[in-house]
Amino acid sequence: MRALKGKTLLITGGTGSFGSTVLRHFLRSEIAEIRIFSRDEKKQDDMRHRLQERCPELAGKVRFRIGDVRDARAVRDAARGADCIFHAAALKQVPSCEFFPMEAVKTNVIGTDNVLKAAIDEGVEKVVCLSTDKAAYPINAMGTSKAMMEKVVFANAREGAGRTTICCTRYGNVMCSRGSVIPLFMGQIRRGEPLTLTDPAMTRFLMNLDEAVDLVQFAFEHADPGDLFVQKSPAATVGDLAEAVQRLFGRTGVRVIGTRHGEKLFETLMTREERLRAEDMGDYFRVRADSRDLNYDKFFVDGEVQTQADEAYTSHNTRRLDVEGTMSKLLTADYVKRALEGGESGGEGE
Ligand SMILES: O=c1ccn([C@@H]2O[C@H](COP(=O)(O)OP(=O)(O)O[C@H]3O[C@H](CO)[C@H](O)[C@H](O)[C@H]3O)[C@@H](O)[C@H]2O)c(=O)[nH]1
Repeated sequence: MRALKGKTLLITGGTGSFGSTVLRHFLRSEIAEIRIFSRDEKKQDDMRHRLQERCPELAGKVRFRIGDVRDARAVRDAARGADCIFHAAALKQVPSCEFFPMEAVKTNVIGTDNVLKAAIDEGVEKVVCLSTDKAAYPINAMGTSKAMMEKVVFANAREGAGRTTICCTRYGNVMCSRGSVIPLFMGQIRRGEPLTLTDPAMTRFLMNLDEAVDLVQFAFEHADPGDLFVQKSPAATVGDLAEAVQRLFGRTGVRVIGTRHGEKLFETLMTREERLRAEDMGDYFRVRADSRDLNYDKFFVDGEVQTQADEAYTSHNTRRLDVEGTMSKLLTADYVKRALEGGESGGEGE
């Protein structure tokens, strides 16, 4: 990407699958430095070794920093001298956030504020923050903390405008991410067990890791302060997903276990209110920030003529993949391809 030529990019939560994919996309570009900021020294060490093995000539471009986004000082030190930031650090497991909601507040809400304040103070040019569809009409603690994170993003975007461009992207389910359902199904098939289906009619948006990075890249290139970007994504029912995984890896049957706590029947990528403001940009939508200032009359007296579109943009009403379509989509995921080639498939995801 030309916009990154000669620049230093900081990735928070950089040792995850998103960070690895960013490295794969940008390491060979003319980027000057990629800074990985994360908590886990073991994951950093593994990543460092992988880099040395696969591309020793480029490994020097990647710098590692241990730290937690909850620690404002560590974040500030990491942001010093960076030109742009992809903010991916988050607590994203629904169950753990449900049991420890304050931990989600500390990382997802306060941690994001730390990153954005540091970016503004250090004169970083651009920040792209990663959010999730679970932040739209949230029902669980993870989604609620991400919804608050988005508010923190938009407030800081106003503060930083003119100096630091801050924007947000919202994802659907990233296929094969660690601990998610596709690696789980593949493991069950390997062990000869039936697939545990929550609700065959439940739908989820499906995207692969490359698309996740493309979305961030698109946001990076097109953002004005406070913009929210989503990718137009297809969705599948969990029943069709289980069928597609079985057609690829073998049939062991299914067992319906019922919906888990904090789960929705379908996810929302854009609310009705956002959809009204959305701009169609081909493969993506842009939702511009609410430009009203803190003028109470505008909020409480004037109001607006129309405040919502007829329908939100959801995994129930987006383009629906059938079983064949879901199989094709699965085959775009590296994790699935590697498993079919007989390579590593024992893990719990990328
Ligand atoms: O044994 C299972 C587990 C899940 N599912 C279903 O498969 C779909 C996807 O489940 P995942 O657990 O892969 O994904 P979630 O939508 O629940 O959420 C996932 O993506 C989120 C980000 O949006 C968070 O990262 C979260 O922790 C992660 O599990 C859901 O409809 C779920 O009900 C099953 O049918 N059987």
